[in-house]
Amino acid sequence: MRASLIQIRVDEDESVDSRRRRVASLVREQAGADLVVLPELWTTGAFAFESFATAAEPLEGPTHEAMAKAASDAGVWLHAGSIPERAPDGSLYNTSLVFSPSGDLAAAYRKIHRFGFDKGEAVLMGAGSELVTLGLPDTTVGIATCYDLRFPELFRGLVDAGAETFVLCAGWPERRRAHWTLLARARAVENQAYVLACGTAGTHAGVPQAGHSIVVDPWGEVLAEAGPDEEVLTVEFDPTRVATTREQFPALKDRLLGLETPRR
Ligand SMILES: O=C(O)CCC(=O)C(=O)O
Repeated sequence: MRASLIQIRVDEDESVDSRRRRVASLVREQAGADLVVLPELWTTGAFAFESFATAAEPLEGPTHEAMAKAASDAGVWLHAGSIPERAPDGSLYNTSLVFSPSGDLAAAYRKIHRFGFDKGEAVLMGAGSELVTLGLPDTTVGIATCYDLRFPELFRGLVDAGAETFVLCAGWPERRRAHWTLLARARAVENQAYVLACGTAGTHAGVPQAGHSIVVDPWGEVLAEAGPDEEVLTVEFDPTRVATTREQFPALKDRLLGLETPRR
C-alpha cells in the first residue's frame, strides 16, 4: 500500500478558506496513493480554542464537501483529519472524517480523550464514545486522534475490533515531541500493528507544533518520519506483515483478560 501523510502548516496568516482550498489541491496531487492522511483540526488549529465555536461546521459542511471532492478527484481513500463538528443538538466534537475513493463518507470518529484537563478542548468539546474501525481493501484501519495516543486501552479495543493499521491525526505540540515518537512506536509494538500518525507544522495560538509525522511498522521500526515543516510524507508498506508478525511472535495471544484491579 502507498500512503501519503500531508503534514499541513497551520498558522494564523492563512484564512481557513484558503487553507481548505490549498489542502484540497495537495490531496489531488496524491493521485496514485491508496490512502492519504491529514492532521487534526487543520482548519482552525488544535489549540485555537476561541475559534472552535465560530469555525464549527456540521458533519456535512464545507470541509466535508471539499474533501469528498478531493478524494474522488484523486481516487484515494482519504482520512481528512478532523473538524470541529457542530452536532444537531448544538454541542461540539472533534470529529475525524474518512472518505472512500468515490467521495462517500465511509467513517466518522469523535475523539474520545479530549485534551486540556480542565481547560481548552476538554471543556469546549464533547467526548466521543465509540471506537471506529474501517475495512480498506488491504487492511482494517482503527482510528484515533492526538491525545488518544496516550491511552493504550483504546488501541487494544481497536485491535479487538480487527484493526491492523492505526491512523491517527494530531496537532501535537513541539514541547512533547519525544512523547509523540515514543508513544507511536509503543502502540505499534504492543499491538503488532502499523501506526500512521499525521501531525501539523507551524505555530498557532502561540503553540509551536511538533511536525515529525511518523509511520511505524508492526515491529516498531520507523519506516518514515517527516521534519518540522510542511511536508508530504509518502511511504510504501506491506499490510500482510501484521498477520505474519502476529503469527511469528504471538504475544497478543498471551493477554490475560479480566485481571482484577487491586483494591487500594
Ligand atoms: O498529549 C499531548 O501531549 C498532546 C495532545 C494534544 O495536543 C491534543 O490532543 O490536542
